[in-house]
Formats: sequence, structure tokens, C-alpha cells
Amino acid sequence: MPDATSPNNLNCFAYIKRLKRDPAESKADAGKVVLIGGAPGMAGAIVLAGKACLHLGAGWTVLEMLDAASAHLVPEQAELMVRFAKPDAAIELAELKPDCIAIGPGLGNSLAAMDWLTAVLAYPAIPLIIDADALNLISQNETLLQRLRNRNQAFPLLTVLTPHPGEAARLLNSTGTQVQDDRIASIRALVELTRSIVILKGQHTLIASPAHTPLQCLQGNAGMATGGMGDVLTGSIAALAAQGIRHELDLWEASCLAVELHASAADALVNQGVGPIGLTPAELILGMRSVLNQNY
Ligand SMILES: NC(=O)C1=CN([C@@H]2O[C@H](COP(=O)(O)OP(=O)(O)OC[C@H]3O[C@@H](n4cnc5c(N)ncnc54)[C@H](OP(=O)(O)O)[C@@H]3O)[C@@H](O)[C@H]2O)[C@@H](O)CC1
Ligand SMILES: Nc1ncnc2c1ncn2[C@@H]1O[C@H](COP(=O)(O)OP(=O)(O)O)[C@@H](O)[C@H]1O
Repeated sequence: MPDATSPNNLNCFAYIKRLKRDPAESKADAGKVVLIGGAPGMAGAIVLAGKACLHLGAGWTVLEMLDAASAHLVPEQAELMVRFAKPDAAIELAELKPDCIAIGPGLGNSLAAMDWLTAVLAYPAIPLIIDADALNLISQNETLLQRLRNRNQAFPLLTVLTPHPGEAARLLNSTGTQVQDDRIASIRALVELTRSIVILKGQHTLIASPAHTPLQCLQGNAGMATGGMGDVLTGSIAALAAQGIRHELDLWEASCLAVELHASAADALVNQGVGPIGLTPAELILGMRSVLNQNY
């Protein structure tokens, strides 16, 4: 029995109905997502985010990869449009005209990473997902934090941050243990600091925003404690938010739905014997697609 201070539980599979496609829809109705990251040694992070984005229904999935050596066709997933993230990020974004941007998986902390994050924070009113190293860069740079806050003032509820407890601790200048000791206080502090929608990952993921009190996700399991699972969540939010633009699902709703799908699909896979040990992010992507279509 939850006590009076427990957050309400996520329960948003009904949103899936809004993603119903008219028979004549085109890929433009499903939206163009640009995902930015994949520095040397971490190309896999942005490829996993891209595969999740593709399998959760985005119209186009473009990867801007910081590692030039990895910026080539992904043979087993030729649908992904892989580009080398050239130095002039603002010009690239103006040419691409994305419907939704996600930045961070495997981004690293190079000058190019800073340039891309700066350009993304200045890009106008589309849904934006900020994850992983992009969060770390913001935690180290007061100017970037101020730009994030300015963006949220100009375009409220169009930016979601997806920290795990380690990233949350860096943003709050705290420790992972302190974050975990009071996760509700931590997410409230993150919302206050950044003025963003925030997803605090880990067991019983929390989501909150300046306009929403925290909700929790009771699904999910320790089979998800494997590198790349968060990259999958980022790509999934991006796909749902991009479709949401023409299907009346806002970034808050897309984020809630992605969290619930991600965790519920992991539970379904464990129930089928795929995990907890050895459950892979790539398997979770396919599991999420199944759960989405079963509730379509
Ligand atoms: N295939 C690829 O290319 C992949 C590439 N990847 C990319 O690698 C980059 C680095 O990202 P990363 O998350 O691996 O390292 P990092 O930010 O140092 O955080 C780790 C520390 O945070 C904490 N912590 C985390 N979770 C916690 C929890 N639930 N509960 C409590 N604490 C928790 C914990 O700190 P500790 O408690 O040990 O002090 C832990 O040691 C990033 O760009 C990412 O996208 C990955 O996506 C993997 C697949
Ligand atoms: N023990 C757990 N119970 C429930 N969910 C978990 C557990 N461990 C990890 N997860 C989930 O898996 C994902 C891990 O994300 P993250 O740490 O960012 O991974 P990565 O950066 O390697 O992609 C998050 O969505 C988190 O909530």
C-alpha cells in the first residue's frame, strides 16, 4: 500500500492510440529525428539510440556521429542515415530541419561535442532530449546551464533530461548515494535547477517537470543494468516525440510513454526467459516494438 507521499504510478499506454496512422500517412507525418553522439569508442551508443528510434516509428532517423571513422553505413541497419558530425553544427542543423533532436549518447567532451550542444540549445521550438555526456557537459559549464534554462523559458516543456543517478549527482554537485537516498528530493532539485522535464533513471524511474509532480514507474528489472539500455530510452523518446508532433502527443506524454514501454518490455522479456542475465539493449528494442504494437 503506497503511503500518502508516494508518487503516482505511470499508466499511459492509452497514449499509444494517438499514434494510429491514417492509411495515407507518409514518413513526414512520423517526423525526422536527428541523434547526435558517438565519439571514438562510443559509436555503439548512438547506433543503439538510432535503432530504437527506427523501431519505435520515426519517419527518418539521422545519426550525426562525432567519430569520423565510424560515420559510415551501419550494414545491419541500412535504414539509419549516418553522417559525420561536421564542425559547423548550427549550419548542419539548419539544413537538416529536424522535427526532434536527441544529443548525448557517447557524445564525449571534445570541442566538437561542445559546439554541437551549443547549437542544439540554440535551436528553436522542437522537442529536445538531452542525455549522458551532454548532461555532463552542462554540469561542468554554467553558461550551458543558463542556455538550457533560457531555452525552457522560451519554449516550456520542450526539453527532457534523462540522467542516471551518476549524471544527476554531477548536475546537482552531489554524490550518487545522496541522489539515491532521496530520489524524490533529487528530481525536484533537478527540475528546479534546469526548468526541464526530468527523467531520473534507475530502479523505479521517476519523471517530473515544472508543470508536473513526480510520477514513478514500478515496472523494470535488474536485467536492464547493462550498458546501452539508457541509449535505447533516449532513441525511443525521440521517436515517440517526433510522431507526436502530428499525432498530438507532447514531449511530456512521449517521455512518460517511453519510460513505461521500456520498463514493461524488459519485464515481458524476462517473463519469456530472455534475461535477466544477458538481456541486451538490442533485444529490448524489439520487445518495445512488440509491446507498442500490441497496444496499438
Ligand atoms: N555501446 C556504447 O558505445 C556505450 C556507450 N555508453 C556511453 O558511455 C559514456 C559514459 O556513460 P556511463 O553511464 O557508462 O558512465 P558514467 O556517466 O561515468 O556513469 C557511470 C557511473 O554513474 C553512477 N551510476 C550510474 N547508474 C547508477 C545507478 N543506477 N545507481 C547509482 N549510480 C549509478 C555510478 O557511479 P558510482 O556509484 O560508481 O560512483 C557509475 O559508475 C556515455 O556517453 C554513454 O552514452 C554507454 O551508454 C554504454 C554503451
Ligand atoms: N535495477 C534496475 N531496475 C530497473 N531499471 C533499471 C535497473 N538498472 C537499470 N535500469 C534502467 O536501465 C536504463 C539504464 O540507463 P543508463 O544507466 O543511462 O545506461 P547507458 O548509459 O549504459 O545506456 C535506465 O532506463 C534505468 O532506469
